[in-house]
Order: sequence, then structure tokens, then C-alpha cells
Amino acid sequence: MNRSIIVLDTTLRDGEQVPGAKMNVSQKVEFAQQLKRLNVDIIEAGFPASSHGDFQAVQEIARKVGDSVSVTALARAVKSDIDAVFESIRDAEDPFIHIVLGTSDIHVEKKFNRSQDAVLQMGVEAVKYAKTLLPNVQYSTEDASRSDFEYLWKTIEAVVKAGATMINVPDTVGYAVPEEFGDLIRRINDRLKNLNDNVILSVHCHNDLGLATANTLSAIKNGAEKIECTINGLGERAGNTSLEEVVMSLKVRENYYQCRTNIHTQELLKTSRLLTYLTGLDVQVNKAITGENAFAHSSGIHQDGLLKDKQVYEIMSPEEVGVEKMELILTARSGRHAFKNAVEKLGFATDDANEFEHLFEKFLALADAKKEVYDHDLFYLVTGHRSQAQTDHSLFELISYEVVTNEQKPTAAIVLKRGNKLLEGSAVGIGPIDALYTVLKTLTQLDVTLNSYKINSISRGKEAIGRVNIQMEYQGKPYFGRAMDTDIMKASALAFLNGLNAVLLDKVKVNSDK
Ligand SMILES: CC(=O)SCCNC(=O)CCNC(=O)[C@H](O)C(C)(C)COP(=O)(O)OP(=O)(O)OC[C@H]1O[C@@H](n2cnc3c(N)ncnc32)[C@H](O)[C@@H]1OP(=O)(O)O
Ligand SMILES: CC(C)C(=O)C(=O)O
Repeated sequence: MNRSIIVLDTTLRDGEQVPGAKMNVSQKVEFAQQLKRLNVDIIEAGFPASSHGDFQAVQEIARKVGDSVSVTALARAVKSDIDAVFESIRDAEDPFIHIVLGTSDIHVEKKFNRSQDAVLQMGVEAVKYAKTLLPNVQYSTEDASRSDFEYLWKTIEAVVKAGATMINVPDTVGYAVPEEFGDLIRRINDRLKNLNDNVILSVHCHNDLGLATANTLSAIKNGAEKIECTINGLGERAGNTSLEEVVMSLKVRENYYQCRTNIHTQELLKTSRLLTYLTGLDVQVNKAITGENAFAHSSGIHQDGLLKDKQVYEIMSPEEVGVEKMELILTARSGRHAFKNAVEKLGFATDDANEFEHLFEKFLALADAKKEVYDHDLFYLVTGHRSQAQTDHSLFELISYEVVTNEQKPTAAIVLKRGNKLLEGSAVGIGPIDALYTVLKTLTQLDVTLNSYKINSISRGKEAIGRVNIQMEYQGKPYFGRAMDTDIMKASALAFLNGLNAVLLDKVKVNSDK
């Protein structure tokens, strides 16, 4: 019988360590809800000791999503970190504490400047303490792939005796290669079975050499029972093992691996797109499984082969990962039934009648502007509407804008609202975007520096939706803003305003912490 592999998704913890991938609490909950639909076994929801916001996000996920999926969060081998994890996840049905501590000489000597025994003892004490709070504790031997094997094993043996119920072996810096990593897992597995057969052996790989998926599969082949991965392979530096790649490898090559997962693979594409929307981080077009070209066949010989039989050039069907076979194209002549059907097919609930009417109005406006509305557009329409609905009204809102552009004097005029107060202004810039941003800086009185501005088209056709991502700096700290609209000037203004609102929120937080 096929072995079942436990899938832990760490997009909300390791994935969120990526600059620019920051999500707010409601966005994290929304993503966690999609992870639940994807049917991951465990959600690693964050690092609660790192900030009040992260604590709150982990707690909300544990409370709102943790009824049928296990929830964990990360702690250093530090009592206050472990307390923060416990307090934030305790309301979930099946929570466990995840502790990380390095085992390589580099970590022991350079990071901690302690003896191996002293670091090992720190780990043991941390596990013993965590066990007083919850029955299940995962221990990660950070930088395991660069660790001396006998010290690594001594640590595993000690923390298992102290009560760890899961041992996670990370290739923290993506240094391992598949044969070697598989061999490491086999050696640990052989000893672990003799020590305590109930302890779950897990792996966590990084992609610095582009080998995270290969290393994870090699670990599975050699006895790993649980894998840690992220959607779109998002994660620190070059990222983590991509969930969709490992899951589909196990599915497509089931005879070879004789393993399966509980993942609902039809949800893969939707999950990937939601993450792109929430973080603004695009998936490369040729990315396996979820890239735009993953199922596109362009050359004549391939198209001919496919027409004769799909199997000639397809090892899995696009529908298996959630690529729609045929989408119904909506127009301004489509009615509520067709709109509702299309929105629900994308996985969104439509039971709030008020919200549905708002969405339908927005759809009609979009269909007037864009003529043909595709699934892609609808996806952004719904998610865009929902994040706007959560806007805090103490922040700046864009009421109206006007941009006049010519070679001599591009000019922008803007009206903003904050609370009950209207703010109006205009400015000339070296270009229309510069003019817009100059007014916004003056009206908000936030002297930020714009470091990068990127614009992409995110759907088809000449009236496609434009998405703008910006990175700005305020008092030495980076802030990100993004927005989308069929009008790229509006998207540009909103993206900048979102960044300014993030600065404002930070200022409010700092003042209330004082
Ligand atoms: C491999 C991974 O992905 S691990 C997870 C990475 N995630 C994060 O770092 C989450 C975000 N981090 C943070 O918010 C902060 O770094 C915090 C809250 C964790 C700690 O902040 P600070 O207390 O200001 O410490 P700072 O980050 O500057 O330094 C880390 C300290 O933790 C210690 N430390 C690092 N790893 C561990 C560990 N696993 N167990 C115990 N102590 C550790 C370091 O030695 C250092 O201590 P020192 O000040 O005595 O030298
Ligand atoms: C916390 C651990 C699993 C980690 O992220 C790493 O070692 O890369």
C-alpha cells in the first residue's frame, strides 16, 4: 500500500520571510483558508515572537482555520518564543510547537559561541519546557546538512528522549545534493526507528542550488514521512521546496515513489494565484505546474502530437492542477446568474447579498471598460474588492484624481480623504507618475523615497488589468505597496497610497507602543 506523506505548508512563515511578501492579518487568514481547501495537513502560520502583528495573525489562523487542519508556529530555543507559540496556537484543534536550533559547527561556534554540549542542552531544555504546554513538539536541527553526523544524531537522540514527537531535518542553506541528502535521511531513519518508531521524520529544503524539490523527493524515497514546503516555492533567499512540484511528482510518478498526499490538486493553481495576488510576487512563466506556460504548447510538432493524443506531450492533465478546460467569457450583457456561477467556480462564496450586488456593479463597470471578462479578471475583482472593504478608515483614501500629460508639463490633481477630512492638491512632475507621487507625498506629509516601481499586465487583451508594485523607504525602513486597475494611473496612485498607508500604520503603532 502507498505510504501517506504529511504535507506542512510554511508559506506563511518561511515564505513570508521574503522581502515584499508581507501580508496583513486578514490576508494571512484568507490564504490559510485556501490552504485548508487545498487540504494541507499542517499550516505553519508564522513566528509569533517576532511581532505583535505576527502573533495576532497566528492566533486568528488558529481560531478561524485550525478546526480541521493542524496549526503550528516557530520558536527559537527560548522560553519566551515558546510561550508566544503556545499562546497563539492553543485554540486550534491539533496544535504543536515547533522549535529550531542549529547543529552545525558553524551555528554552534559562530552563531552561539558555545560548546556542542551547551547548545544540545539548550535544545533539550526547550523541548522539555514545550512538552509542559502541549503534547506534540517538533524539533528542527537547523543546518543539519552541514552538521557532523554523530553530533546531529546525538542531538536527535537527546531531544527525542526529552519528548520531541517530530524531527525535522532542514537543508537550511540549500547545500545538499539529492543522493547525499537521501543518504542522510536513510541513516537518521534507520537509527530513529530503533530509538522510537512513533517519532515522525520530516524534511525542510531550500532551493539555493535549485535542488529543493529533488532533495525532498530523495528524502521521501529514503524514509521521510513529512515534508515542509511552500506555494510557488516562496521562501528565504532562493526559496523553499515548491509544494505543487513535490505533490505532482508523487502523483504523476506514483508507481515509482509508492507514496501519496492528501492534497486536493485541483486547488493548486488557485492557491498559487491567490498568493501572487496577496504578495504581488509573480510566478515565472515557465515554472513547473503553476507557470503560465506550464501547459501551453506552441510549436507545430507538439500541437500536432497533442491533437492526435494528449499523452504525446502531456504527463498530467491541466485540469488535475486546476487549469480550467473551458472558461465562460463574461461581458456587460451577462447577468447575475452567469456572474455568480463564474465567481463560485473560482471558489469564492457569494452568500452575502449586499457584497454580491457590489461585486456585480464592479463587474459591470469592468465589463464596460474591458469588453470581455475572463476568470483571471474576476479573481482580481473579487480579491481586490475584499481587501478594499477591509480598509481602515483612519487611513488615506483616494477620492478622485486627474492626470494631464504632455511633453512640457505633466500635471496631477488629487483629492484624498482621511476620516471626515478632504485633502486636495496638484503638482507638476517630470512625468505623470512623478506628478501623482509628488501630490500624494505633499498631501500625506510623508517624505518617502520611491526605490522601485514595476507595472505588469495581469490578464489578457488590450484593456487588461495593470498591476503596480512599488517599494519605498521611510526613515531607513522599506515599505511596499501594490494595486491594480484597468486604469494604470489609478493603479499607480493606489499602489503609492497603499505604501504611504503602511508607513502611517507603522507610525500609529510606534506611538501607541510608547
Ligand atoms: C532558518 C530560519 O528560517 S529560522 C527563522 C527565521 N525567522 C525569523 O528570524 C523571524 C523574524 N525574527 C525576528 O523577529 C527577530 O529576529 C527575533 C524576535 C526572533 C529576535 O530578535 P532579537 O531579540 O532582536 O535578536 P536578533 O534577531 O538581533 O538576534 C537573534 C538572537 O537570537 C539567538 N538565536 C538565533 N537562533 C536561535 C535559536 N534557534 N535558539 C535560541 N537562540 C537563537 C541569536 O544567537 C541572537 O542572540 P544574541 O543576541 O544573544 O546574539
Ligand atoms: C526553521 C527551519 C526548519 C528552517 O526554516 C530552516 O532551517 O531553513
